[in-house]
Amino acid sequence: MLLASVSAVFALAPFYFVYLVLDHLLGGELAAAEIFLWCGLAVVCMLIRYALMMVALMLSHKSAFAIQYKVRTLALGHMAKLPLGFFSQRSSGQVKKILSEDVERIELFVAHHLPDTASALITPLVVFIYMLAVDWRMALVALIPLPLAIISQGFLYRGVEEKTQRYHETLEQLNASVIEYVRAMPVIRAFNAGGKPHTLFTDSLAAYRELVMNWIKDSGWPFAAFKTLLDCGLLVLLPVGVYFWSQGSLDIAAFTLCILLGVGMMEPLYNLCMLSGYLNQIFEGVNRLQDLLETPELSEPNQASTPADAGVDFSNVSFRYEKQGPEVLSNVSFSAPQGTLTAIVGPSGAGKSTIAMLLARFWDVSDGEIKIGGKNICSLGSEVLMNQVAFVFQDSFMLGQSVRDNIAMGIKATDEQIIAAAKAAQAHEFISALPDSYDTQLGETVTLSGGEKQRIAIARAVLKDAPILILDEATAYADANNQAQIQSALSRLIANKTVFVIAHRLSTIVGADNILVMDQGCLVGSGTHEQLLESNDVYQTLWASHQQSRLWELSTRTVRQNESHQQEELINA
Ligand SMILES: Nc1ncnc2c1ncn2[C@@H]1O[C@H](COP(=O)(O)OP(=O)(O)OP(=O)(O)O)[C@@H](O)[C@H]1O
Repeated sequence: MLLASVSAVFALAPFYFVYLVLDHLLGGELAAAEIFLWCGLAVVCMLIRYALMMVALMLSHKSAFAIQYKVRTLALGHMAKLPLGFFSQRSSGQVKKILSEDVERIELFVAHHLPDTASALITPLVVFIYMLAVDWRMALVALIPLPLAIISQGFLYRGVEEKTQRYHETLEQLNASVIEYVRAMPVIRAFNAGGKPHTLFTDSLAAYRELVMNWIKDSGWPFAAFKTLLDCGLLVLLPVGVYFWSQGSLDIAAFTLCILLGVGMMEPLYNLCMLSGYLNQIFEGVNRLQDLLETPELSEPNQASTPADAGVDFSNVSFRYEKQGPEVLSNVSFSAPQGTLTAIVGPSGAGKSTIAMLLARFWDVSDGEIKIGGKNICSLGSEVLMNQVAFVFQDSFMLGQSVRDNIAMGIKATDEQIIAAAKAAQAHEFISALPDSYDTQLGETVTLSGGEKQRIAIARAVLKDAPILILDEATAYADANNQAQIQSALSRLIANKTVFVIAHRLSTIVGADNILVMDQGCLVGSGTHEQLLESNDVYQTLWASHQQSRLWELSTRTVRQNESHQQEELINA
């Protein structure tokens, strides 16, 4: 800012030398040497001005990018420690906007607007003081349009804070709907809705357009008046200057200098005004960033305790996703000793996945406590806890990296270890057939099938080798062939581990040591398959509908086989 201010002062110096030249020229006492000297000094001042401006811009860009990098790193680091609830309450569009556009505005402000602000503040002040020294009356005349410009600026900024807030909200909504539109493209196509753009997207676009149009409409005339008033210095300076000259109280050199300076005196104020508009937007973005940075992280213990073993205990655990939201788990208690396999079953929405997520402390319980190896999971610290638990989700997310990195997921592992994990997960064969084998970049030209993704996810878990394993619908996407491979991979993976299986296909969990039956957030029964079949209504119903669906599967398979037999017979005939 200092350099930009000094540069603004140097920008005015050439005017002084022009004044000297004119004054002496009109006085008839000018020597050629003096002209060269003053012109040379004017050029030197201009060169200094440009050099200072360049250094100021270079420094401001350097600091701006450093700030941008620091803020983004800070925000990303903080986000990694936030409870997942933060993300479920905000769309990915909102988070993306904070991290990209809002942070970018801070960068723009520091890199460009800060030096501009310095010269926008300093230039009119120095010009005014200089004009006062040349002719105080002309200096005051140059100020005449200012009060009117300030009044029109008042109109221009009426309700600007509320408008800026709405602008950001609408933009976030637009961002979110664009992301949803792209993600939902397969569903939109499948239901032949491609011709009609997605409603949320078109609504957001319309809302954004309406807001911007109304804003432009409201600020149209005050903006035009403001800009015109700042530009109309000549309109007052010229007649008044001519009058003073005709009266003999203003010589022609001073008159020319006042016109030259006075005309441009207000121009920087226009930049200042534009800047206050940007500032509103920047502050709104900074508030959102601050909101993100001030969201409390999951608490970490001062000293992380170590679990005695990999046994899990839930004691009277209740949970709601949002403070005012419905209770999703009510008073759930159970024990899963180390090395046992616990299945969690129940109708859709019963709270099965929520139990699994709470165990990994993706959220903190609302009531009760969860222990691993006799220690409350909150006292373990996230690093210890994450070393204890591995997940295989029903929807395995692949990062846009190589297959190798997707298996390693940040763990430092040798190629041999990665290949061994892939082999154990029955994934080595299909990975070897990919164009660049383990170096194949996912998401570019290669997209994996649901079953293949799940086997990569199993390989991740094999490599992580955590003592507690949570399989959330791990065979959900598998066809008969894939399912056999995944089951075989899983049976190797779960050996000697404390395993939680969330499964809709009850046949896969009949051998579980303990089955927890969930219904509407409550644990309504537990025991082995045989015990529950005898005594638990909910389990009996689930089992009956599972049998029914298997019968349906068998009958459709038989119909297909009959059809292909008939086709073969027809061909043979
Ligand atoms: N992020 C979330 N925010 C708010 N509510 C949620 C969230 N995730 C799940 N719920 C709600 O919590 C309840 C339990 O969901 P959960 O996913 O644990 O059930 P589930 O038994 O695993 O269901 P499914 O078998 O269909 O996967 C449901 O009513 C669901 O709508």
